[in-house]
Amino acid sequence: MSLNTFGHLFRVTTWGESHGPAIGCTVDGCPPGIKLSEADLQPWLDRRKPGTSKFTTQRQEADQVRILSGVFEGVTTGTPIQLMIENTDQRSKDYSNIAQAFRPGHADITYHQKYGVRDYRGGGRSSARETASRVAAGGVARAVLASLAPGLKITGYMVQMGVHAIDRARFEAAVIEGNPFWCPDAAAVTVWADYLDGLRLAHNSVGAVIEVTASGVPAGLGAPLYGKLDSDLASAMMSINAVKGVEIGDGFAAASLTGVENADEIRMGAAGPEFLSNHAGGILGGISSGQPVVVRFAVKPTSSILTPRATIDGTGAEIDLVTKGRHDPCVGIRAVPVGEAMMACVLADHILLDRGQTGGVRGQIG
Ligand SMILES: Cc1cc2nc3c(=O)[nH]c(=O)nc-3n(C[C@H](O)[C@H](O)[C@H](O)COP(=O)(O)O)c2cc1C
Repeated sequence: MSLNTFGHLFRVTTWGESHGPAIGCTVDGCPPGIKLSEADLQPWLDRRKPGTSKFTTQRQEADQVRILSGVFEGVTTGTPIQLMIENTDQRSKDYSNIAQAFRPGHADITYHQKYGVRDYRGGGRSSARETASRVAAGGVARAVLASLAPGLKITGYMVQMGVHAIDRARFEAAVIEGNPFWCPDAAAVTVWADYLDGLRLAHNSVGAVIEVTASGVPAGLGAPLYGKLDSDLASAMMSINAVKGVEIGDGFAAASLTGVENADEIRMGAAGPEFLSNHAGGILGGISSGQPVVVRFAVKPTSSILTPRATIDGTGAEIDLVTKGRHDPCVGIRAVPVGEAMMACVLADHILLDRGQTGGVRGQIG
């Protein structure tokens, strides 16, 4: 298996399995002289780590990140940054009943068909434990962004759990950090809590839609065709476990708009061009417009549930399987910090690409 790297100039290679001694990543291409310490990275990992509420898996991982290379006297050196997170709460016995079976909704069957070898302990490499490494890399990307695009702010939140969407009229950014769902609508929090409790007790699970926005993104990031900012963002979000759909701006809803409704009109403001709406999600022709970049992704329901599901084992025998162990009843919750991290990595990558090609010089208007 060789495809473990993403990014053009800001390149992240992740490694490790969920039930091995540790996981981690190598971040290559980070410019020198960026202030960075473990204390800068840890708060982002703490947002993703399991066991923070009854609505996430009860696996208890400290998710302490260590910087092994690429930083000297508090600043990056321009050499590869090696990040390591030890696995401290593996319980391989939780997985003994699935060693010979293919869990429905998981990668077990496709892994077996492709590689013929499978680490059944928690899905091995396909386990979403890998996303902790992405969040650590996202912390490095945020340090790059703080230095090269001060004022850029990334915010992730859940806009739908199962059939229950937020009411956009009640959107309050200040509410997001104060509830276990990263939900911006205080009224939806109560509905979601009851709904998820009911599903959990019924040995079931549910999907979600996450939105990640980045404000303060400079105009000019991306390229017209094969390095589109939107295609790189879509690829990054789609690579997160359990993601089944990605939208930029109005996304699929744009198909039911008319041209009059959809194209964002432009006026000249005091500080330059101003758009009167943001259906495009901050990207035109693959290049950022200076408007907030808006990405949404759909996360499927957790496949590991205590309700028996029909499947087969390695001999082809038909069985009913209950997936025990500790699982997220709505994986969308913990996908929020992961989506933010992927946004940070893609934007850091594109800022470096843009500096390489244009040196940050912009066409003038007015
Ligand atoms: C943060 C996060 C946590 C996850 N936790 C679980 C879990 O506890 N149980 C589960 O069945 N799937 C979980 N998943 C989803 C699986 O990893 C994923 O469905 C599986 O690897 C198959 O990949 P696919 O859904 O992308 O096809 C999680 C995903 C994310 C992003």
